[in-house]
Amino acid sequence: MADGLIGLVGIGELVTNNPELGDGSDLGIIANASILLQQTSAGPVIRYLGGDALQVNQHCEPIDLDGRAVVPGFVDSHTHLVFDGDRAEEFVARMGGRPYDGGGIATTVAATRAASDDQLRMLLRHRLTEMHRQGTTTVEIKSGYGLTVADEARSLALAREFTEETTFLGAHVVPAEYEHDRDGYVALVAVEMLQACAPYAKWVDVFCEPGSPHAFDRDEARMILRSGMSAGLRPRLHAGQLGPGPGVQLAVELDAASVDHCTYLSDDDIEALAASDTVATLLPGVEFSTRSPYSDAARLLARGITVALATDCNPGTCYSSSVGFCLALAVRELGMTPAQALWAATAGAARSLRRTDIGRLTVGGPADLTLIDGPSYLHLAYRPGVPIARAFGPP
Ligand SMILES: N=CN[C@@H](CCC(=O)O)C(=O)O
Ligand SMILES: [Zn+2]
Repeated sequence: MADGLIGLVGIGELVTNNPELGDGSDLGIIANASILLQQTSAGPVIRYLGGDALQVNQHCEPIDLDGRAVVPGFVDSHTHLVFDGDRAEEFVARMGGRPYDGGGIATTVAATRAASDDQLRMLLRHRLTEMHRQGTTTVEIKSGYGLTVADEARSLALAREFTEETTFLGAHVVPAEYEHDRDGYVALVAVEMLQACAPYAKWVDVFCEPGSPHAFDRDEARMILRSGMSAGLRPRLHAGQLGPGPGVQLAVELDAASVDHCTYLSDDDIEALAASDTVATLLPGVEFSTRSPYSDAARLLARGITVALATDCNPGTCYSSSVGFCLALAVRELGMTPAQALWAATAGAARSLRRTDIGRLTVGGPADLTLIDGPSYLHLAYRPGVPIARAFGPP
């Protein structure tokens, strides 16, 4: 028996997201599967996956999953986890009919600025553990609740302690102290703040909603994204959350990896996305928690556009860390099949981060697994609100 080998047998249904395997569908499902993992200094790696339990049994005393399903770890490609404070009252007001306009972000900015590094680190760790317990193995984290040079840089430095997928979102909203000097704030974000944040960030993002007094218009967004790209960051964008606007076209123009929300899309937006490599990331938890109309995933999928699903976990528009909940919403409300929803929350979300090493299971690749306490991935949508998904291994 070799050291560091772990076997899983009795997997009722193994989703690989490799169409060359198993049933030949996009999910590449292998029935009655086994997996052999090896611990390495870079984390556990898959040495075997397939239908031959002997390939595992001969190397170790395996764990029998007794017919449970295994899927690739969920990739939560859109979160705002660096924050302190609570906005439950705002949620109650929205359930009572008050529309979301981004104004509540200021409340979180005040609480986050007042928090110590240790407090923010503790909150981050707690939220990431909560996600791991619900099947998420990769998390993107944005700044955006600091909105000063120092507070944005520390938000990203803290996020970087937990993930390489960090996003500079100094252009989340114009903070109160710049209310009468938008141009001054845009210039601050594009130069000094960017310089301080770039060492800790992989991505640059802007909340582009020309209809909102708090967010940024096309020209402001383009300028900030271009500055970020010159500093070596890669672009992604919040757009189409509150109404139709230029954000999707801008994302495509800049070859952004992803444009997120996409609740409101014009026909031209759809055509632009269809001709691009930009992923449309849908965030149905936001629409649930803001009582907004749901995005139309079926319309995007019909044009061959790559769709990702993520939580957008944040204290304002969706304080849910559950990808499983988003999957259930996507099936119930967005017109996705359970297979499309799972693919979008794994392989699709990986593509929105321009990653090919996660979101699928392959020999030689990371053992990035989520166990389902049920016989099929279908149970993710079929059993909404039930915590049946759990990431394999320690957080
Ligand atoms: N829209 C902008 N940012 C977040 C909401 C942040 C907040 O309201 O605190 C979002 O993605 O929905
Ligand atoms: Zn967001």
